Amino acid sequence: ADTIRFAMEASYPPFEFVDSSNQIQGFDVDLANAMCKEMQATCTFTNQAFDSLIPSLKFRRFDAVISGMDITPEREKQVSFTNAYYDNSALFIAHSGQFADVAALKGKRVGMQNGTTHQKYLMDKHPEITAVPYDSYQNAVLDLKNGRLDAVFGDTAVVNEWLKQNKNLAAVGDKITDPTYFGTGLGVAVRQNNTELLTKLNDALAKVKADGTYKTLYSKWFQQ
Ligand SMILES: NC(=[NH2+])NCCC[C@H](N)C(=O)O
Repeated sequence: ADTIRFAMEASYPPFEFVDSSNQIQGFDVDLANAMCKEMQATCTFTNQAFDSLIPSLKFRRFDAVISGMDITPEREKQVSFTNAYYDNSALFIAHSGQFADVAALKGKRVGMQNGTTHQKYLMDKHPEITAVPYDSYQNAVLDLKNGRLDAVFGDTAVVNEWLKQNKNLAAVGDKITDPTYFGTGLGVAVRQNNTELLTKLNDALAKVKADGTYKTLYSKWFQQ
């Protein structure tokens, strides 16, 4: 059987994270495994820096990236994406009651992960905010909690997870869905000439959606 090597940056629950027994877990892992089952392939998962995922994919260190990654026009110049597997939006969080809206973040330090769509959006659309890049969202949230950051900017589903765990944090402003920056949903990335794998993944995704597996996984990881 084929082996499909997936890569991700696993500090991003519920999409991907490393559990207490050092295993990579999450919605993306379960979804990839479900697609691999359809394709009768063996899947492997590698955890590495988010901003190195696309370069390493192009360099053939693995075959696909599944990492809560937005399908954006800019990334599509470098890689090909499957059909979207999740509808996405972005959200700022801070200590409850500290900032009324995004305008109040002017001159404040806002953390996000290096190489993400959140970073690009902040730098382009909010030059008045100090964007502080992190290797992982986990470290950004730590710095928010210990006061080294004023806010963190990330994907709504992920940010909601932190809000659940930290009752003194809250959303600032509304969800942001700007397709130029946050694309048309999350997708699996493959190399541009790898149409064979792209087709297989799209077929597998369609099957996993049609047979109810997707729905089961969705409610496993995104229940409110
Ligand atoms: N596994 C991760 N750390 N993912 C970060 C993804 C952030 C954002 N959705 C992007 O595509 O840029």
